[in-house]
Amino acid sequence: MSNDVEKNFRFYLAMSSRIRFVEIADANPNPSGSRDKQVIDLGDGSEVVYIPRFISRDQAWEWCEYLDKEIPWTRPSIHVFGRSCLQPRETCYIADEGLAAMRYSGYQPNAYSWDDYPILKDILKAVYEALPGSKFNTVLLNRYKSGSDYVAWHSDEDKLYGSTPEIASVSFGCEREFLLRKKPSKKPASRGAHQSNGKQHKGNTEQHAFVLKHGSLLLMKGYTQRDWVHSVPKRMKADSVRINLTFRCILT
Ligand SMILES: O=C(O)CCC(=O)C(=O)O
Ligand SMILES: [Fe+2]
Repeated sequence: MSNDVEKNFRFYLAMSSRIRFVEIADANPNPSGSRDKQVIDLGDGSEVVYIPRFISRDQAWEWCEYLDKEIPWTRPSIHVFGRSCLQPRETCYIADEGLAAMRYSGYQPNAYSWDDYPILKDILKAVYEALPGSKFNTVLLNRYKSGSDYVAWHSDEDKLYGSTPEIASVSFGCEREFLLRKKPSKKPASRGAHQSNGKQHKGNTEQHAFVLKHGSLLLMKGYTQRDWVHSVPKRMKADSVRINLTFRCILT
């Protein structure tokens, strides 16, 4: 990939199932300043912040190689739609002591200690520097060994995290697409509203796509988990390992 392309932040915006590709050149040529922070207002109190060059390239490779080698990755069995299957990516979970247990898709991961993997404390420190005032006490790690590993559409909505959780996602290695799609509204459109604008919104799904770069940080905040789902789809052309860390906070 050329440097010019690497310097640019890409995202797709899809409205009404039509995807528009939008490429934004560096707003700030000085990477040590804002590191090209992009704030995307999803509306109705949901927001995403993307910092493509959060960690320097060399530092990110060093951390990526450490995590790839040292983390005790497992590919657990999970339950989806009443059926048991192997999770389509590998995982590991780290949490402060004494927190309520985390569970998803019928699987309760063993919680390792931060002291077992001190580099995770260094990465968390970097997250705190970029996001002053934030607080995280767990991290879920995912390893996508190839383009056939993925995470299906879901939201990380859970009482454990409260109603407006902040989830900070740090990515290493192979660039993969991260999609966000608005959940269908639970409120039926009122007759009056329908008549006044003459439009139907059935099937109009709002969607955003980010190519999450090596060393990037993406923060989901506000009502993003309540109102949106996200996924990292299979990409057969992705031919190398990607590691993703999602820092979260379990309420105490
Ligand atoms: O790998 C990613 O970028 C997202 C992972 C994710 O959504 C999750 O673990 O809940
Ligand atoms: Fe998630």
